[in-house]
Amino acid sequence: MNAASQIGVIGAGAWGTALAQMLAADGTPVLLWALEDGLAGAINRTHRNELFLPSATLSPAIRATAELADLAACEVLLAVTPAQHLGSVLARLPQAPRDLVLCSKGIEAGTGRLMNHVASAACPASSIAVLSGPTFAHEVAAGLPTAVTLACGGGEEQWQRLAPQIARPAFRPYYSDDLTGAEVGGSVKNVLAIACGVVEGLKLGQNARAALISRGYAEMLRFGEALGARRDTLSGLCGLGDLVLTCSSTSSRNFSLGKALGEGQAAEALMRDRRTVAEGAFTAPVLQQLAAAQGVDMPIVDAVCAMLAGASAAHVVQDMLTRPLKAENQAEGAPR
Ligand SMILES: NC(=O)c1ccc[n+]([C@@H]2O[C@H](COP(=O)([O-])OP(=O)(O)OC[C@H]3O[C@@H](n4cnc5c(N)ncnc54)[C@H](O)[C@@H]3O)[C@@H](O)[C@H]2O)c1
Ligand SMILES: O=P(O)(O)OC[C@H](O)CO
Repeated sequence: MNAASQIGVIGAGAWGTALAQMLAADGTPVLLWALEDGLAGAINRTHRNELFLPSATLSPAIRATAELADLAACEVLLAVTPAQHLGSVLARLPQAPRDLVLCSKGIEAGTGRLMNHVASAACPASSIAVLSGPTFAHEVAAGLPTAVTLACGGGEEQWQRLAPQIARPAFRPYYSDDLTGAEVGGSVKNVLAIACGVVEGLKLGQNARAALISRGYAEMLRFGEALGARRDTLSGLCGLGDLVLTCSSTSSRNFSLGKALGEGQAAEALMRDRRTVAEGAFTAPVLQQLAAAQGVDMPIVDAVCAMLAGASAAHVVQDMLTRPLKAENQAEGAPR
């Protein structure tokens, strides 16, 4: 591969580093931009990212840089910053890439924009795609089998360009053209994973967790369809698939945050001085506002917002359990 078609990765957190490793494991050159002082140099010297992905030994085909300007050589860029920083980082790019693949999961606070809207505004000349699915970074970096949704705003033409560059024997993208569905799935599941962690922290049992996944998925469907997402996208890897993964393991930062809330730790203390990102905590309030604006009932999202604002997890759960009974396929109100 020549320098002009090199793949670049924006963000050397756990997920950006794991994606770089997955792509570079076969010797494909990958340029990885790191924000933190000294991190790019340390990755180049040691082939490790002790700050964000200490479990992995990285391929020498990864070259890290601290200069966004170096990414000008890349026709394909994977954007892997936290959702709240995507717009500001893309605005500093030296030039828009031909293909911009969004790998962050979240909704922008303040504007309520999905990441593809943030990216289109910052890089109007780029063709936007969304890569999302059940993907714990340490497993992808270790080469374990993983499947994702690759939703291409540029349709099948963009897929034909991107799929061969991103697919590997143990990393299998599936085509979609539903950017909204791919992004709603990844954003909403992070909030629901906090709720599932609370269930674990309060020791409410496996039945309660399964109920929460199922009722949470109903909330994801209602919200996604209100925004124009397709039901079949939300039932796929980037929706239900990722919801099941993230709601089942303390490998999830969102689930772990919820577990600590359920064990009685204060939200404010848990969010203070975090180095790693639990996106659900930033998405929950803006998701709640968007759902209210759409007239979509999301009681689990409301409960997560209340706990993040300081309400006691035990009290919030008690309130949820005493809500009026209703039909399973009904959004709100009494049984018909
Ligand atoms: N970790 C995973 O397993 C995983 C998997 C799929 C998707 N994601 C998504 O990828 C995105 C990045 O998560 P991560 O796990 O790589 O992060 P991380 O928690 O490992 O690291 C934090 C990241 O935030 C970056 N950051 C901090 N302040 C910043 C700023 N002001 N501007 C730009 N960047 C800043 C750091 O440089 C670092 O890359 C998130 O949206 C997350 O939901 C993560
Ligand atoms: O650790 P989390 O909760 O950010 O989840 C990581 C990935 O999104 C799982 O697909």
